[in-house]
Amino acid sequence: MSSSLPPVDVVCAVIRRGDLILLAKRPPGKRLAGMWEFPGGKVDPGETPDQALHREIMEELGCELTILQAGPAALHEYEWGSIRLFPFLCELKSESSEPCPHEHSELIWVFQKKLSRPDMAPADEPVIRWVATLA
Ligand SMILES: Nc1nc2c([nH]c(=O)n2[C@@H]2O[C@H](COP(=O)(O)OP(=O)(O)OP(=O)(O)O)[C@@H](O)[C@H]2O)c(=O)[nH]1
Repeated sequence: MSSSLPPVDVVCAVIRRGDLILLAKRPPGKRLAGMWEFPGGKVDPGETPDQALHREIMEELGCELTILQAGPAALHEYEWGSIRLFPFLCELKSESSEPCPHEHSELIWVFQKKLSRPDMAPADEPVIRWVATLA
């Protein structure tokens, strides 16, 4: 069933290290449990997307980011409502800081060219297409 509520703004970090991109697995008990996503989350009232991204990544992974580039926002309608996903190409501030999954069940580094997989959150398809265009 489609919802008439306005979309929820969600930011996500496409964290790149060399040829690899970080993916995070949604934990049991949450919507889309077991699916992979880019770390991030909802933008809180009064926050800019950049601020939300830095906050979410510190909460979820315990890491600081450098934002390199904003990608195109993509609207996706789930049965429980719609989200507008704002992707950002990022790198970790310190190459030596290892992300820890504080809120996800697992993290993996995947080759940039092999991001497309059936168990990605459905809203991420346009983000994956955008990442494929990046040098
Ligand atoms: N962070 C993130 N969220 C995504 C992606 N793709 C996607 O559909 N989403 C959806 O966007 C929403 C993100 O909000 P969130 O991370 O704060 O979600 P949550 O389940 O913790 O929310 P909750 O605390 O209200 O239960 C979720 O519904 C999530 O399923 C993605 O690549 N990254």
